[in-house]
Amino acid sequence: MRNPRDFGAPLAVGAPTPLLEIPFPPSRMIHFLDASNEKMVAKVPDIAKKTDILLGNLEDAVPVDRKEAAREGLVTVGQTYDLGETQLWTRVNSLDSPWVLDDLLRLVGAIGNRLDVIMVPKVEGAWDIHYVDRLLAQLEARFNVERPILVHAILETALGVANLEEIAAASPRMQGMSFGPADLAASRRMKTTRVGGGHPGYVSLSDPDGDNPRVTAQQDLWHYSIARMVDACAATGILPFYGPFGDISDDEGCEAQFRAAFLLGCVGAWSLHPKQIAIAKKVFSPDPDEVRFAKRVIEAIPDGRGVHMLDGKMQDDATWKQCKVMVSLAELLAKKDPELAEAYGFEPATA
Ligand SMILES: CC(=O)SCCNC(=O)CCNC(=O)[C@H](O)C(C)(C)COP(=O)(O)OP(=O)(O)OC[C@H]1O[C@@H](n2cnc3c(N)ncnc32)[C@H](O)[C@@H]1OP(=O)(O)O
Ligand SMILES: CC(=O)C(=O)O
Ligand SMILES: [Mg+2]
Repeated sequence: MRNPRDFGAPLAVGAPTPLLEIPFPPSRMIHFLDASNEKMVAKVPDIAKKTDILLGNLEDAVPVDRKEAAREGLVTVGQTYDLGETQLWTRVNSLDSPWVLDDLLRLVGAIGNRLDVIMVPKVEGAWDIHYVDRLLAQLEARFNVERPILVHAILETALGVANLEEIAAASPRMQGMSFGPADLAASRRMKTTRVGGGHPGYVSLSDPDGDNPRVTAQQDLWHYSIARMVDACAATGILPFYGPFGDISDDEGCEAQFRAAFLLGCVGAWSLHPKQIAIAKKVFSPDPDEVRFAKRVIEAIPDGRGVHMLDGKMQDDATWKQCKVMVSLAELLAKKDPELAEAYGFEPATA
């Protein structure tokens, strides 16, 4: 076990001091693109205005013969495009792959001061984070990176899920986690070929009732693991995200999957196609009616103490905190988006 008093100290001489509090800018969607694809790169200026996070993907979905082009394309994006307040992330190749060492060396060397977060796939335990943590500190020192590059783990193997609490607490560099339903399904030998979402076979069935048809209701395959991820992240002050929804043609299914994650505590989800950005924005920006109600609760209980009634509903210290979660997120997003500020009823000065 690492001495907790060393947690705030750099892991290499000359590396920047670790952050003890993880920044939480708007993070509703992580938009994936392959920077070796010229059509996708051409859309960067437009997409950067719409997405909270832009991610250059180097891992799965990038063909082997385009791995280097995707890496170099991301370097070009980082060096040439002004992304405004949009964060720039990457997903590097997995730690057992032949590409990851060059991914880290090249990206930290070329755009280390532009990269906010490095997403590490297929993290299985704290040991994977410790390896990346020390290597990044050495590279930050070598390339004069001024602020620590944060690390985001994808939870996509059975062992990763078994170890998720240790992963979340492995390093002050840990920024968050994403849920990876495709690799996770394969790792667990689940019998689904979908990327996220439900399955018509995973149902509960009502009891026999004479000749009446029995009713089925589809259940959520992912609830248990996403809830565990949310707990591990909240317990360590880092941010949980839902991952991809692979049926690009099913906007409704995508919205339902994102909404289930939002309600459970996730701050955002991945967008694989430009049209999923708007779905994530809609879902991960709190509903204006809920925000207005939460504001009324906070106004009615200025000190956050005691018991009160509002619209027939009991309010107390705990519900006040629930409302603070809703209003704080709304305030954060309203600063970026004047339309949301208006919908939430904030004064223009707040926006
Ligand atoms: C399980 C996992 O690991 S998930 C993460 C890995 N997967 C990914 O990153 C996939 C990223 N997304 C994609 O590759 C693509 O969106 C696909 C393959 C899913 C669909 O691509 P297409 O069939 O080309 O979609 P479509 O025809 O609707 O595209 C419309 C336009 O948007 C562009 N586009 C599609 N996806 C993206 C994207 N993610 N970012 C930017 N532009 C995009 C297309 O290039 C096309 O451009 P054009 O109008 O100039 O020709
Ligand atoms: C997110 C991801 O990589 C997966 O579902 O496998
Ligand atoms: Mg995966």
